[in-house]
Amino acid sequence: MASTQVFCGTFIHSTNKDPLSILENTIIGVERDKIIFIDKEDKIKERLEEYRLSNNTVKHLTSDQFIIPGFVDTHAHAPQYTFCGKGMDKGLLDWLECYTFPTEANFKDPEFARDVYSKVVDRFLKNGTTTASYYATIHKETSILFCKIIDEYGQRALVGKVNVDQKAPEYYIENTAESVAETEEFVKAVTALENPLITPCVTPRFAVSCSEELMREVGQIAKKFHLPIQTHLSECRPECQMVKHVHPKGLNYTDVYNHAGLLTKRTILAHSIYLSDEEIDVIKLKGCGISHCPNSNLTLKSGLLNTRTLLDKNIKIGLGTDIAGGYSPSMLNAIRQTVQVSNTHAILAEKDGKEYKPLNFKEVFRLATLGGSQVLGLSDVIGNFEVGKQFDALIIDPQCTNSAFDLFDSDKTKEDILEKFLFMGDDRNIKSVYVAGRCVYEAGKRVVLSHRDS
Ligand SMILES: O=c1[nH]c(=O)c2nc[nH]c2[nH]1
Ligand SMILES: [Zn+2]
Repeated sequence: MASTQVFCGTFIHSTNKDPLSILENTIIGVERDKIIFIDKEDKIKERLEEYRLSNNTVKHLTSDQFIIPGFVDTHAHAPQYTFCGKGMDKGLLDWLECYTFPTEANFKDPEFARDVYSKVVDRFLKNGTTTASYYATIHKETSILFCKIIDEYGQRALVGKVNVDQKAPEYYIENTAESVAETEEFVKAVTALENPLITPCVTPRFAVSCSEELMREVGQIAKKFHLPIQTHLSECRPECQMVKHVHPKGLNYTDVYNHAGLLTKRTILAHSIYLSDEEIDVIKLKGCGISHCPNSNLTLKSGLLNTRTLLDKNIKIGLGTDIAGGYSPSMLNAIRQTVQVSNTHAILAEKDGKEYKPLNFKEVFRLATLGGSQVLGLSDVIGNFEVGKQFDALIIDPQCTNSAFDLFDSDKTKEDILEKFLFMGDDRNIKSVYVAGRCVYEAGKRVVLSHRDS
């Protein structure tokens, strides 16, 4: 990879102020992994001279193409990819027993794990997910293998070895002390890979399948190594009932995690649908982020997250595919379903004679990029285009061969075209995928990287 690259054309991204900022006739300079300048195209000569760059370093987009930040999937179960698109006939607790635990148990086998994990990372990158927060399984060795595969493909990721020490079948349960010890060993092994793109993430599965002791102990590991934590919270009503039964001392579901020391600025709470105002206040106070997984919430018939209420309270929100509770690995699908769930809230509110402002596509685009980076504690590093941030980006080609959608004369603005891409586009329209300045996918094909050549 050339150490400095310049991209010239249209860039579309979100900022905290503006969900959709369109920079036309713009140049962005990238040195190694980082953005070093953003300027108007008419300043290209001066910028090339300033950095002693030749015209060959400039990649000119066509007039239809544009660059957006890479998508951030804040919640995905990599091993469940094997049954993604199947087994959608049950609610969460039966679904775990019937499909999920038996499948995840197979990841004891490294050959099986290598095959599935390679396919997951390949599929996610092809779909423009430059950063994902993954759950692996309870198996330490294949969870480490998963990180090595992510390293080979060049994706940015948080990865958790899952903790489960109760309320799970005999064949998929851990001894508490072993689960804790293996979590620390996993953290050390991932750290030893010395890949700054891969962060180990403490991952107690959910309050049902973790004892208080286990949650407290892994919370201490997160504290000791300054790590993010991910878990599930308040996903469906039967699960909330079960948590009351399993952890009767907790004031509520959120309190169970708070009591165990699991709520930090770097905690990612998936789902979080059935929260009381008090619970939302605690989440806000602790600075945790919420991963909204609309496909999974509808597929497992869990519920409808009220994103507007949470955004109004300034809670950090990102989107998750939650494969395989969700059936699509594409963040475009997560964007669409977020809009539809928000519209559903508006329909239900109208029926009750209330006003509700559903999220528009610009706000949801922000959740899929900048919002996700905030939830994962990476907003200083990725999420949009700012000098000093790393260049995680997608070149979108609306007119590619066999495009998933058509453009007409009435599609006049870049905003029109982005909207069409978000609702109708697919991986065919994602021409190139960059992670930390490296092109890892080109025209739907993996770019095989010489080991961390940046
Ligand atoms: O959607 C979900 N998928 C899971 O694998 C899981 N485990 C606990 N709770 C969960 N929810
Ligand atoms: Zn999940």
